[in-house]
Amino acid sequence: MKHTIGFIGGGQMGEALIRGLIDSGLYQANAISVAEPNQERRTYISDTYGIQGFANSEQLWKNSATILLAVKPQIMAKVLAASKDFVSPDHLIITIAAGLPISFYEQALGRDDCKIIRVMPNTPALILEAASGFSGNKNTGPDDLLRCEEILNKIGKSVPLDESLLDAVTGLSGSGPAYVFTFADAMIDAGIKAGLPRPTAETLALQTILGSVKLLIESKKHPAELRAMVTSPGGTTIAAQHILERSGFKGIVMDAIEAAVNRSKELGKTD
Ligand SMILES: NC(=O)C1=CN([C@@H]2O[C@H](COP(=O)(O)OP(=O)(O)OC[C@H]3O[C@@H](n4cnc5c(N)ncnc54)[C@H](O)[C@@H]3O)[C@@H](O)[C@H]2O)C=CC1
Ligand SMILES: O=C(O)[C@@H]1CCC=N1
Repeated sequence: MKHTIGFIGGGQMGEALIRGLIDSGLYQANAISVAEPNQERRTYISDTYGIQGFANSEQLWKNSATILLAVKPQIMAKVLAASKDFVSPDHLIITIAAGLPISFYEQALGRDDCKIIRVMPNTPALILEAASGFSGNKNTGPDDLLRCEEILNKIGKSVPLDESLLDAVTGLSGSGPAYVFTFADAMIDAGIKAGLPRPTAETLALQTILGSVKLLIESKKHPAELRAMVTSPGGTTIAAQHILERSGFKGIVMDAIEAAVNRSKELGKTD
């Protein structure tokens, strides 16, 4: 029971985390199970990862020390109602649903003695490069937080935070991969427009993004300082930079992330 984990929901994120846990070696496949009502999806997940699949969560609560809730926020109340009779204070409940505050789970379960950790990961978990923020309720002790951190650090990097900051994490890094993919898409299209064959544009755009991010991380320099190193007086970069500034590129990105943060807050309203 000690090193068993049950996933309620085997969708995109459930799969990303299951793959991450197996690839990192933190959990054996036979210690992982998934509750997934969609039969086609359940068969795919259990066959692909060699884990046990169930149509509902009852068996998971009985067999798993840690339960990972990976369903959409909109159906969480239904999932918790169906789990109520099986939940115990011994379970460590980790939830990745956007927006829902820990108090939502305590109210839905009708008890406040459960150990609940709210996490906001992102899809690069699929390749063990997730960025996650997490926060535990008053019942979680150092061992519980450590267990959660260990899981999150096997699938990427994680930061413990006050729960009030998790909507900000959701807007920044939870949804963040989508912004980066949009930017990559735009760079590739721009390369094609300038006459490059698609595979060449893809290779150059993606390696540029990867190299730039690595340079940021390894040099520990501020983005503006690294940008200055690219920008020759009277050169090409400043011509492009002028357009980005005039179009309000940074403001657009900040507005977009603010909209995601606000949407996360809205999802958490339980009226
Ligand atoms: N997609 C993303 O990038 C991220 C998503 N999240 C959060 O992760 C959660 C899951 O999101 P996705 O995986 O993208 O959604 P998804 O729709 O791909 O997966 C949800 C899965 O739950 C299953 N499901 C429905 N009812 C169920 C029930 N009663 N019991 C068990 N499983 C049930 C569905 O069949 C589906 O396979 C959401 O709460 C979302 O806010 C968090 C971080 C990033
Ligand atoms: O779009 C969403 O609501 C989820 C939460 C963070 C990323 N995807």
